[in-house]
Amino acid sequence: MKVTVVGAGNVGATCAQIVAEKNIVQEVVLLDIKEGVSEGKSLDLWQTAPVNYYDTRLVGSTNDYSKTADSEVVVITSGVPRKPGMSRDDLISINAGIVKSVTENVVKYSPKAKIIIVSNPLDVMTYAAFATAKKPKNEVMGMAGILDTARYRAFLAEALDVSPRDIQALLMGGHGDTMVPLPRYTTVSGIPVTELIDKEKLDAIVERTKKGGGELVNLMGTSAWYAPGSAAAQMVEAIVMDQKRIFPCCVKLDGEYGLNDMFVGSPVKLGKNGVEEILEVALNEEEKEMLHSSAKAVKGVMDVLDGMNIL
Ligand SMILES: NC(=O)C1=CN([C@@H]2O[C@H](COP(=O)(O)OP(=O)(O)OC[C@H]3O[C@@H](n4cnc5c(N)ncnc54)[C@H](O)[C@@H]3O)[C@@H](O)[C@H]2O)C=CC1
Ligand SMILES: O=C([O-])CC(=O)C(=O)O
Repeated sequence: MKVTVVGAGNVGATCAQIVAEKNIVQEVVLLDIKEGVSEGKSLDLWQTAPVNYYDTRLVGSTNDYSKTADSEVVVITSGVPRKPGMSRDDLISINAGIVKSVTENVVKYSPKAKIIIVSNPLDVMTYAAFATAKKPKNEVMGMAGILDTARYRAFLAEALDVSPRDIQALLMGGHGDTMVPLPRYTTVSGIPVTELIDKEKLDAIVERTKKGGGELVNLMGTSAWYAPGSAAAQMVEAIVMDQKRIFPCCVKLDGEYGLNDMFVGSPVKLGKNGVEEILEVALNEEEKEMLHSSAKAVKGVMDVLDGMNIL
């Protein structure tokens, strides 16, 4: 079984590394447009196999998609990251064209692949890939919710001084400042988080989560990669191992949550067919309103993309 990661930059190389270390596929192809970079990183990673005890072969490719042929899953991380002072939406003019051309090549060589988009602005790039790929909607999805809930869970674990493993949480909506962490669906080993932390502290953690990407951009001058790479690798694992895991992912909604033709984060079941189910959980009026306002923000950027006439 083969997995391809397009874009051998910070997120792509990290994702390839983690997928390889999980030892769940025979081959990971890392493809980039920059001459030699993917070959170099693949070779370097392959040389960690004897140390880290895995068998996954790593193959680099400078824009030669024939090497990606018949991939089971393709992760698209190609595109520019933001710098301090920018929003994710500011990346649309460069990344839309990149995601479109990459998706065309991916589909040409791996028509059955499940495609996971990582490039930003995430929800709109997932829409761009879906429109380009012309594949069933269960085969095109975006990674954001696992990352955003991981940040939320990490902040909560720190505040409560408990293991991050014991924190379960749900977060919905777009991958931007309007995302909707859901404290009502957050537990610590089954105990509602609201019983363990006061409202003021919880509100502060929710706010920090919403701006979690920006916090890292301000610290590093570019965006994060360890947690994003890990989150994308977890989606790959759920699909190739047919795990039926429940994760928040960006998917096309057709009526769920009262949203139509929209690409936003929602809880889904991930298995060998990609998105096998979209779970519709009960939201109260306030949560519904936050989700709809997040979707409205994403729709505004989808309209900008439509206006670019490149799809
Ligand atoms: N969905 C999410 O939660 C997250 C999304 N991102 C996004 O992921 C993207 C990648 O971020 P980084 O890896 O940090 O950037 P990076 O700059 O380190 O890597 C991007 C790579 O894409 C390559 N590339 C550009 N055009 C290409 C093309 N046409 N074909 C193949 N490769 C191409 C570049 O040569 C570069 O190596 C950005 O758009 C960033 O905003 C980053 C973190 C989290
Ligand atoms: O913040 C960014 O630009 C990258 C990203 O999506 C994240 O780390 O959440």
